[in-house]
Amino acid sequence: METPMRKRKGTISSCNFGSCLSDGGDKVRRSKKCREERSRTDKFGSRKAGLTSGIVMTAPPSGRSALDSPGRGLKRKLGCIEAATQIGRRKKLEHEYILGTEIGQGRFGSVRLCRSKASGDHFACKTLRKNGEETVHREVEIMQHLSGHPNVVTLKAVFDDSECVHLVMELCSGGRLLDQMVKEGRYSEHRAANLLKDLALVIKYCHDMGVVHRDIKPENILLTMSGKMKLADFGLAVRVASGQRLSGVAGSPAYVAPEVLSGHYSEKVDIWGAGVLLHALLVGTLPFQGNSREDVFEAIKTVELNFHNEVWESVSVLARDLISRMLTRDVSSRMSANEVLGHPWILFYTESPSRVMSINFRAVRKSAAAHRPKLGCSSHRSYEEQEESSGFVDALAAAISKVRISEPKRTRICGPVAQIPQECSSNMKANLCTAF
Ligand SMILES: Nc1ncnc2c1ncn2[C@@H]1O[C@H](COP(=O)(O)OP(=O)(O)OP(=O)(O)O)[C@@H](O)[C@H]1O
Repeated sequence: METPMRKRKGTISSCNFGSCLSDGGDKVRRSKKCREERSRTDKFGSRKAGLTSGIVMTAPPSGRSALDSPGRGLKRKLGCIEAATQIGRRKKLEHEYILGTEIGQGRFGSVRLCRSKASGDHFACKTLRKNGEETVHREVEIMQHLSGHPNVVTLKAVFDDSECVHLVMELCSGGRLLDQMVKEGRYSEHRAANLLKDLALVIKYCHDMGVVHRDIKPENILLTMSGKMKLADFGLAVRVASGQRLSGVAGSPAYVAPEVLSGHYSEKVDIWGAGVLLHALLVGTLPFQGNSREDVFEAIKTVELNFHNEVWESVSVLARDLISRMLTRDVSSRMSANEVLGHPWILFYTESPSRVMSINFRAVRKSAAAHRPKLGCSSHRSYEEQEESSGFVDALAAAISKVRISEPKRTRICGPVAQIPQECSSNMKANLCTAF
């Protein structure tokens, strides 16, 4: 099942840091009414003012969930939702919650702190204007469908009034991953691997549940007070049947997979987005950059990543190998979420040594050799690096036995990125700003 593509236009803004790791703002989903609302908000100093940009294209849902048929009212749709989410049909939001300050501003609504009158617990309330399109309904339905996974922002209640839909969600008071990346700079491999593992787990869960997120990026990854990651913003997510292909351009420019730009795509677009994020975590820059949206798209379609320049020196060969397999344009050889979870780099940093020892390293080595052209295709060192890559896996196996005795050796073996000195992070910001 495929869907037509609709287009709308916006304006390209100059880059500031927040928008560099972020999308540059391109996503599209809601109606003219919402755009007017947004421009009103931006005029009055929205946090995101100046971040929206460019020609925006939208992809309506391809999945035909029972809830997607046009002409059905939201209340009826919400009535289809089972499980624990409370649907406020008669009660008003204000009857049950006290709304507080604004904690986030999205392009399609605002997010405010709120407190339950009954329990005193705090939540986040996202208010979306109704606009006659299916997108609001879809976001509610998909969030409810996915709620319950530890790495998905839980939807607690939905209130529906004449103008808006209010989503009461668990509060992620640790803020956005994007802001943490800006503040803290490049991540150590240990930290990046643990984050990526959680992300891959939640992407796998989405895909197993028949949902493609389509907007994986650090702005949409929120953190709890204790630092646990939660995938948020399912405004571009769609439900798909097994094997179904999607069409229509949707996403955020810097994170968009090449096949999205050329037509038909699948759930693998989420792996590409996660690969872009991993690149940014480990190197501090986006892999595909440009001075305009078109330049970025061109880079996404054509640029060969060079894993041998100096920014990669402190990054292990295994981490580079994983990124290259997530950012391969050949969709059939791009890893699935499950394969990402089984990659030796993830296992090494996130699993117990005994689990890692059970991996068949010979098989992994064979598979690495089969992918020889992948890593460093633009460098004369590529062959040597590949040898190093496969050899590294064996060395890893041998080293892990020592890890059992002495945990710190683990970090030395993989050559994690050292803590970035403060002065470097400002350079990193400058680099990031060349993207969008
Ligand atoms: N559950 C939450 N807890 C804390 N803050 C949140 C929560 N949900 C959203 N926010 C804040 O509100 C912002 C906007 O939320 P969200 O991305 O869901 O809205 P949106 O309208 O879809 O935005 P976008 O323009 O990025 O598409 C987030 O970036 C985050 O800062």
